[in-house]
Amino acid sequence: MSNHIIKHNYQVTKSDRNKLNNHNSFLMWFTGLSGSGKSTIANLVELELHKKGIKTYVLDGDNIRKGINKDLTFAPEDRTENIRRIAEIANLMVEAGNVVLAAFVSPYKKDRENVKNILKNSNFVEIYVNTSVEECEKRDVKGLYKKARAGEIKNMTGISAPYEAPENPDLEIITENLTIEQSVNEVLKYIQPKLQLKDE
Ligand SMILES: Nc1ncnc2c1ncn2[C@@H]1O[C@H](COP(=O)(O)OS(=O)(=O)O)[C@@H](OP(=O)(O)O)[C@H]1O
Ligand SMILES: Nc1ncnc2c1ncn2[C@@H]1O[C@H](COP(=O)(O)OP(=O)(O)O)[C@@H](O)[C@H]1O
Repeated sequence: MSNHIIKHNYQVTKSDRNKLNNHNSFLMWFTGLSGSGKSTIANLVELELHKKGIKTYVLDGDNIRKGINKDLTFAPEDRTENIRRIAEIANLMVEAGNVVLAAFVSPYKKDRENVKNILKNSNFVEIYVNTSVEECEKRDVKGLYKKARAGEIKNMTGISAPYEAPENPDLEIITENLTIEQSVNEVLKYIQPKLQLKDE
């Protein structure tokens, strides 16, 4: 069937939308364990960008796993499908001119590679929020680690399911060495040049 779908070329392109907004659009992908700091950092980075008039949107478990992906579990194949759908949504939002911040555990390397391919490389920044499982368990923001230790949650990343750390992330934030403000500033500093439109 899909062989018969012919792509229509619309006249307003991503580049036109970016010119109108006066900034580039791309995806920041935050990966790390539950409690590592993905949502905290994404939220504050978005706030700073928003204050500067940049069009932003955060994708996270609240708007994805409770909505479009509410049919998916934490089994490996469902996590893969979770990440694939999020990447497709993020790609549309980037095409529409937004700076998208996605905060998902995304524990499998091949799934994150797939995101990169869907976004066509240059529109993708991989940010590894590196916090040890010991520290995440100490924070236990949502009480999930306690439940996992008690056997009430199966497939808990870092406890009973794997986390494949990125080997070559664009940016690595080691939160145990930083304050929240420092973590946010590292991200803002890294993405600043990517926001600028290139002169023609
Ligand atoms: N088994 C298991 N493993 C990991 N995380 C779990 C699990 N069960 C529920 N949660 C909660 O769901 C959030 C992770 O969802 P994600 O969509 O980011 O996961 S994944 O990317 O598909 O692996 C994650 O959110 P964050 O804490 O914000 O990372 C958890 O709150
Ligand atoms: N440098 C840091 N960067 C981000 N979060 C930090 C940092 N130091 C401590 N934290 C704390 O860690 C917790 C991270 O929780 P959260 O952002 O919900 O993680 P995640 O979205 O990865 O599950 C928060 O309570 C936050 O205050």
